[in-house]
This record gives sequence, C-alpha cells and structure tokens, in this order.
Amino acid sequence: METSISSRIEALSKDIELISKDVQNEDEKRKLQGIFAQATSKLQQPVESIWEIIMSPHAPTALMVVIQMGILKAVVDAGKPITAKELANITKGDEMLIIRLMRPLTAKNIFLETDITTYTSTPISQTLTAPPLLGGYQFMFDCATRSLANLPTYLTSTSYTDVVSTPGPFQAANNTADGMFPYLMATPSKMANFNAFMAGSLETRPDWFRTFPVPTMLLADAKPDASSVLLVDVGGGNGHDVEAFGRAFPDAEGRLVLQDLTPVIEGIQRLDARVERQVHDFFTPQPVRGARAYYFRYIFHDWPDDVCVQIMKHTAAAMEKGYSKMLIFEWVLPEKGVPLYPALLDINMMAVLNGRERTERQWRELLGRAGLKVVDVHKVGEESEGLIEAVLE
Ligand SMILES: Nc1ncnc2c1ncn2[C@@H]1O[C@H](CSCC[C@H]([NH3+])C(=O)O)[C@@H](O)[C@H]1O
Repeated sequence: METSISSRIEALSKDIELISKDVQNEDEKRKLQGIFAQATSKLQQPVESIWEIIMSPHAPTALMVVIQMGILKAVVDAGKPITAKELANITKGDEMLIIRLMRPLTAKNIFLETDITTYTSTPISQTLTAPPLLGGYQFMFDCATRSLANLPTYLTSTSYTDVVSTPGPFQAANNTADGMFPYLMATPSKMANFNAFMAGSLETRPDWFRTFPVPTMLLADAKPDASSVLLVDVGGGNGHDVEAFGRAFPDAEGRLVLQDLTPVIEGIQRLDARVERQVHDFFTPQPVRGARAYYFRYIFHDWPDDVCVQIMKHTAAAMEKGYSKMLIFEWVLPEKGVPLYPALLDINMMAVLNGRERTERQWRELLGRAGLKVVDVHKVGEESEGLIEAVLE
C-alpha cells in the first residue's frame, strides 16, 4: 500500500531529527546542511529562489543599523519583552524607524515579536552579542559589503579581468590607495573587531593540531633543545592559535613565537607566558631562522599571487633545508564542486583584499615560485580547510 505524503514527511522529519543529533563533526554537518539546502531549492519555484536572492541584502542591512543604534544590546539586556517606544527612549532613535527595521529581523527569527511592536531576544540575537560575532558582523559589513556592492561597477572598469593585483575593488570602493589592513589599523576599534572575529572563528572549528598529525609531522624530529624554535605563527593575530597549540603540547621542547604588526602585538590583552611576541612585517626578512615550522593560518588568501611569493621567499630564506617546514592552514579547493562557503569566501577575498582561495594545483605552483615544494596536503574532506606541508626544494 502506498504511504501518504504526510506520513512520509513525518517519518522524514523524525529521521532528520535523529541524524542531526548524531552528526559528529563539521564535515558531516556541512554535508547534511548541503542536502537540506538542495532539498529546499528543489521545492522552491525558480522565481521564489530568485526573489530570495534579490531581497538578500536587506535584512543584514537592517541588522547592521540595529546593532549600530544599540537596539540589539538593549533587547538582549532587557531579558524580557521590550517595546519599540522603550527602545526609542534608550537609543534616542525614531520609534517608527525602529518598528520598520525590526520587521525583517523578527520575520527571520533574530528577534521574537511577542506583541504588537514589542520584542524579545532569540538564541540568534543572544549569540550575536558575543564579541567575536558582533565584531565579525561589523567588520564584514564595513569592509566587505561596500566593496561587494561596487564589484560589478569595478569589474566593468577593468573589462572583466580577474582580480590579481592591487589596486582592486576595495581601493576603488573606498577611494583609497591603502589595503584593508592599514585601513583597519588606522581605527583601533575596527582592528579590535577584526581580531576578535579571527580569534572567534577558531571556536567553532576543530583545532588543526588535533586534526592533523602534529606528533609525526613536527614533534618527532624537532630539535630537542629548549633554545630552538618549534613553531612561528606568522601573522598570528592575537596569538589565540599558537597559545592553544602550546597548551595542547605542554611537554614539547622548543620555543613558540607569535609574529604580527605593531598595532596587533601591542593590542594583545592576555597571552600565555610560553608564547614569545615579536613585531614582524612579513614583507621583510624573517628574523627567526631555522625554526621547525613556519605556520600561516589564513594569510595567503589575503594577498594576490605575486605578493604571496614575496612573503614565501622571505620565509624560505630563513628555513633550514631538510628540517624546516612551512605549514599553511587554508582552503584547498577541489577542481570541481567547490562547497558554498569557500566559494563565497573566494568572492569575499576578491572584493576586499585582491586575494583568492586556491586549488591544490594553484598552491603547488605558488610555492614552487618561491623555491618550496609540497610534501603533503592534509585534508579531512572538502567541507573544511586543509593543511599544506611544504619544504625547501
Ligand atoms: N605585513 C604584515 N606582516 C605581518 N602580519 C601582517 C601583515 N599584514 C597583515 N598582517 C596580519 O595578518 C593577519 C591576517 S588574519 C589571520 C590571523 C591569524 N593567523 C588567524 O588565523 O587567526 C592579521 O593578524 C594581520 O594583522
């Protein structure tokens, strides 16, 4: 006997609930989300999908204003329903403006409308108040959205050549010769938003040093004396990553060094004593020579190829042949079927930094130009970043 659609939907919904609970890791989670997204797009009429895309910038824009006005904080802090009138009093904004801004956000379940023009927070708005997410949201809106909106105009002006050098879309959109990092560093609160964002992006990810075989790859043959350097985190931001690495391997011999530009190193509030801080511009010669590992997380996707080669050459010049390794933690795109997130990140890098996400072939070529060769590409699937291990040719 044929089962009715409604009983099949019910069975599917139970199954989805069970599978969702059993999902073990990021890779499985993203695969499942991909299947859900595909199912949704199959059910949607093409015209509905198109309208969803057309209307996609509007809610994030309303949310940015709501953050900027202090409404997000006021609603979450209230801990109970709060009216638009009360919000207008707290934020000194116009009541009617607040009502209009809150409509798409309640429709998206970012806030709950408990009564007419009365709101309370949801897990989404509550989670968004965490500094890494709030900082990240404001950073993306400020740095990426303007460049993205201007990208079609910019690419018309270049007759649709790929973005491979500076100046690029960010410079055109912001009418500046500077790159994103000097732009951020000129305003400490913007740089703080960015650093919080980068540190926070680790929290939802499995640690690279637990995912990939650090004991065999690095520790086993590292020089056993305490004065040699085990790992340099180049452009390591606040030091969150190298600090976590140190905590994971408390007995590993060797120094841990964090390098970044002056405003970042000087802005660090707290860091394990084991991690040495060093101001270093990676466009100048690498001062730490002969380390076991020079680790770069999310650095090269910020830069066009020619610029990456400069950074890589400075590192290669400091590496000890047969001992030092360059480790790159980034996306390694498949040649076909790039998942949505890294595909979007690539467009982001194009718009904001004249950078790009790269395939394994592109990584090998790039490293080869700096006199380095890839000895291994560690991956756990297409849905998460990989670790490229390279040595001197
Ligand atoms: N010229 C430069 N020299 C050294 N660090 C730089 C330079 N330009 C940008 N950076 C840093 O590069 C980093 C890129 S963001 C990545 C931060 C960190 N590795 C992480 O994965 O969380 C930022 O911390 C910047 O301050």
